[in-house]
Amino acid sequence: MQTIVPAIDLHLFTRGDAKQRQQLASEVDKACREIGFLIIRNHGVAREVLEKARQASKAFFSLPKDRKLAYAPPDNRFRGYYGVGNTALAYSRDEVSPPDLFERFTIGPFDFACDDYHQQFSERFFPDNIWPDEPEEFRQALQSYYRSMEALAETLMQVFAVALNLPEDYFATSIDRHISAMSVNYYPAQPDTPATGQLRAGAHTDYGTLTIVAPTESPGCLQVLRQGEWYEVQPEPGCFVVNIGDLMAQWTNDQWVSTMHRVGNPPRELAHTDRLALIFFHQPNADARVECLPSCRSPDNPARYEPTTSGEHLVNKKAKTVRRSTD
Ligand SMILES: O=C(O)CCC(=O)C(=O)O
Ligand SMILES: [Fe+2]
Repeated sequence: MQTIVPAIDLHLFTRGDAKQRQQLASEVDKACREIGFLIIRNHGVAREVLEKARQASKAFFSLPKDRKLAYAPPDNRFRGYYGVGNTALAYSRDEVSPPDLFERFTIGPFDFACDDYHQQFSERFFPDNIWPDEPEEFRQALQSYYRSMEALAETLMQVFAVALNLPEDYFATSIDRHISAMSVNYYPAQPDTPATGQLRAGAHTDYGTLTIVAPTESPGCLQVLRQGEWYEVQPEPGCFVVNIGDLMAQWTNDQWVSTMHRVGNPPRELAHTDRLALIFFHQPNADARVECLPSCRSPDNPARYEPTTSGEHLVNKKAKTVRRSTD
């Protein structure tokens, strides 16, 4: 499998002059039209923040199963621990498939204002996080990482606005009270051969605006679908993989693509290797209206999607991916 995901240098936007910023935005526009995936270099996220989140996550997933299950959500809130067997990402496409071979720990917004907006949406989009007592540093490490991802997503949304010939702050008021989730996916070693059609993560598209992934390098990695072929995305050390989700495709009237992806199994001779990915699913404010951008439609190319809100869209998609709440 060859790789086909272009890499971009975010410094050109954050530190560059007007010409460099425009050049970067054009590269992003091209990548989002063609493949919907990017590798981000010079992203400005401190290496230490990433490493601490990784280490704390590894320590959590190496706990015995019954201790991890103590942090499974008591309801359908999409927070806390989900064991192998709970999720099949392909369900979101109404596919029937065996469960995915990963465990997941998910967090959402925290320390937000106690205002009308957050109260109105508290049950659906701002439920309490579930924090393990062990390892001790887990909560702090994941919260710091979440904050870094929020900042990076904000910068990327500015790049997106420029790439779409919009004012740089075009999306600002749609994402300032966002409902993004962050998951750590742990893909264990596979001593037993997976069932037919069973993958580390089944083929799916992501739901939101953009997803920022920090995967460990390993066999059994992320793959993207282009023109009927699967291509591997091997991460560059210290860089992030970013992909466009369905909401960005809707906003741009499918000019930008929300590309199908999956995580493959390692070859049997490397089945003893595991994989860990930190994944930030950026999702605009619950009440943010998502409607075809004026620059993406014309009389010949009318809007393909009904306007929606970020919250409605998320609820509709998410309901499909989980089978049961405990293992
Ligand atoms: O583990 C990865 O690299 C990506 C997983 C993924 O696509 C997802 O959880 O949506
Ligand atoms: Fe995904």
